[in-house]
Amino acid sequence: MKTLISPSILASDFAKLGDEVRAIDEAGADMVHLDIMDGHFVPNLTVGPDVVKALRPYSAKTFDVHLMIMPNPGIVASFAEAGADIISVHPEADPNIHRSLQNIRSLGKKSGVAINPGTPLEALEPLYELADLILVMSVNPGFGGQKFIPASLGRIRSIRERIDQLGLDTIIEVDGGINDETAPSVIEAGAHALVAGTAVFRSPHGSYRKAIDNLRLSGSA
Ligand SMILES: O=C(CO)[C@@H](O)[C@H](O)COP(=O)(O)O
Ligand SMILES: [Fe+2]
Repeated sequence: MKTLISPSILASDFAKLGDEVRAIDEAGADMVHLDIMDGHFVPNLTVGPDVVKALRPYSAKTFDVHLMIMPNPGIVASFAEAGADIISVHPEADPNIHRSLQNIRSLGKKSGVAINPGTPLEALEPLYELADLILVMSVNPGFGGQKFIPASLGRIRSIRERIDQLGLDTIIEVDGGINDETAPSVIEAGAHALVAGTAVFRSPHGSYRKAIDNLRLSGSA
């Protein structure tokens, strides 16, 4: 299976967000990763559904919305209406995550469960059947540009094994500190999709296309 690349626009130039979304689309990104932070669950604040809606015309690619907020049904519906294709929620932020995942699917969107590096994998057990995607955080959420946490590899492997055991085709997406050095082992551990902010928007390769191609191909090297 081809590795999907989801550039996080958290590392892009906020003064020209629309152009940045269009640029990664044209550079071959498979998805656009939008980090939504509320200043409470994580110590940073970003954008809401209106900005997602404003960016929607700039790319027809999958809008991969990572909610780092307590997701009440109204706000989830707002992101769905704004054009999100995948909506991921954190169990640590959501006492009603089981309902939230059902709700996301009932809105016709793909449901994701995002887990922090410190979250026991047991938290996924009641949720596997309701999740189209597991978003494994390989840094603590809140900021781009952090260092990949190596213990994430074992967690990705265990989730991969469990998904296979259950006979599901859940996508494993990994988020945080992904670059040319970390991507190969993450893909080898069983990830299907990589989020990359710094490695795309501040790439040493000099072009978004080269940055995306390098990440995608790094697992087959
Ligand atoms: O969700 C988050 C951070 O909370 C991520 O999506 C980051 O935006 C990834 O940034 P890099 O580690 O790739 O710079
Ligand atoms: Fe993210």
